[in-house]
Amino acid sequence: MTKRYPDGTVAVDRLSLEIPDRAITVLVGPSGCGKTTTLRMINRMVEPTEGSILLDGQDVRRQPVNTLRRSMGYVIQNAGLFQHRTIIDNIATVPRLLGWTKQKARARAAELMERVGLDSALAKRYPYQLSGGQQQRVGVARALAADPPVLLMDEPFSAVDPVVRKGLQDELLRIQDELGKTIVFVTHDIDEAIKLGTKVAVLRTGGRLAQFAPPAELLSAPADAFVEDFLGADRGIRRLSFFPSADLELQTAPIVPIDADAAKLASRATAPYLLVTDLDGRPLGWSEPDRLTAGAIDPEQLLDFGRPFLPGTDSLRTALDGAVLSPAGWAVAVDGEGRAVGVVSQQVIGEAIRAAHSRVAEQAEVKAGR
Ligand SMILES: Nc1ncnc2c1ncn2[C@@H]1O[C@H](COP(=O)(O)OP(=O)(O)OP(=O)(O)O)[C@@H](O)[C@H]1O
Repeated sequence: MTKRYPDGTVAVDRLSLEIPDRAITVLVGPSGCGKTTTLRMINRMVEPTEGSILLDGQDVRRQPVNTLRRSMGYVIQNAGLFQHRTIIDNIATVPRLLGWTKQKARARAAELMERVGLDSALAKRYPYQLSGGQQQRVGVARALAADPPVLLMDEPFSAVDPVVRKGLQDELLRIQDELGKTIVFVTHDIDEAIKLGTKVAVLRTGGRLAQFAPPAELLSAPADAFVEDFLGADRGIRRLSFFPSADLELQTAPIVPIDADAAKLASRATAPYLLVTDLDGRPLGWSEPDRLTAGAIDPEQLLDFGRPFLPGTDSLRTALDGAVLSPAGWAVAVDGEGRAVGVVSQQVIGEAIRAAHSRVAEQAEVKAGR
């Protein structure tokens, strides 16, 4: 579709997208590239100049606009709450419009407050009595109240600080896991797009589509210099977030408990570094073997063990981060209880990265039919 505003501005130019069902599609791009216009054409707050939007094969213009909008939750920056209504009544707005009784609408609103992580004690407050992050949660709850299949979100988390923002993003992913809505999410923040999107549409100024792909593919194969530039400088490192750490070959020989005897220490003396653990197996720090004396290991003398990773849960990026942070250059793998299960060198992580890259390249070739 195309949108030309009456003053001649072409906000969206021949954009064609197939938005996947029950997934998060992110529209991202620089300011003024037509993200909001695109989103608003979906619920007909803006009418396209040319083209059409099909929802489950049906042109959205065939439906009365009110019916259409009630089937689509809409969340905006600063939440856009009704200031003179309590939190519970804000959330109950659409169910009430749909003719639910006050009691039923409020019961639904209370259930949603819990779902989005809002304390029920906030129900009787007014929006100005809530923090920015809490207000955004109310905005999400209100959009979900009538259980619409589609959720449109326009920079919903842009007005809050980075810590609150991360919490809201995690919450959205959790809710999406449970509810499986078809979400279209607008942001100008590429990191947010990569974290949340099942697919990401990168738009360029003038409302043209630069690339539409899953985040891992954007990072590994940006379509052109504009997309590459928009993705930022540390694209290679960020890409590692999509590679699992499960296949890393871990070594256990360099791990010794703090009460290791002389024979044990001597048997491990060829390792460049040893990881000393407490008696429960939790890492304490690294040391070169010849600096350790049996029966007299001082935890204060050990080198920092960086940030450990959980194989199978964490990505290669986390594992590499652990190795880079540790002065020994080795990353520590732990289990769910924080006990060391193995160690791995930067070199081995490097080899795993190369192997992962060639797997992706092979898959891309298969996909391209070569
Ligand atoms: N009502 C309007 N009349 C004329 N031009 C408009 C109108 N609304 C938006 N535009 C223009 O259309 C272009 C796209 O705007 P839009 O708000 O869709 O971009 P955006 O990508 O959401 O931007 P931002 O990230 O800054 O919110 C811009 O050049 C904007 O100035």
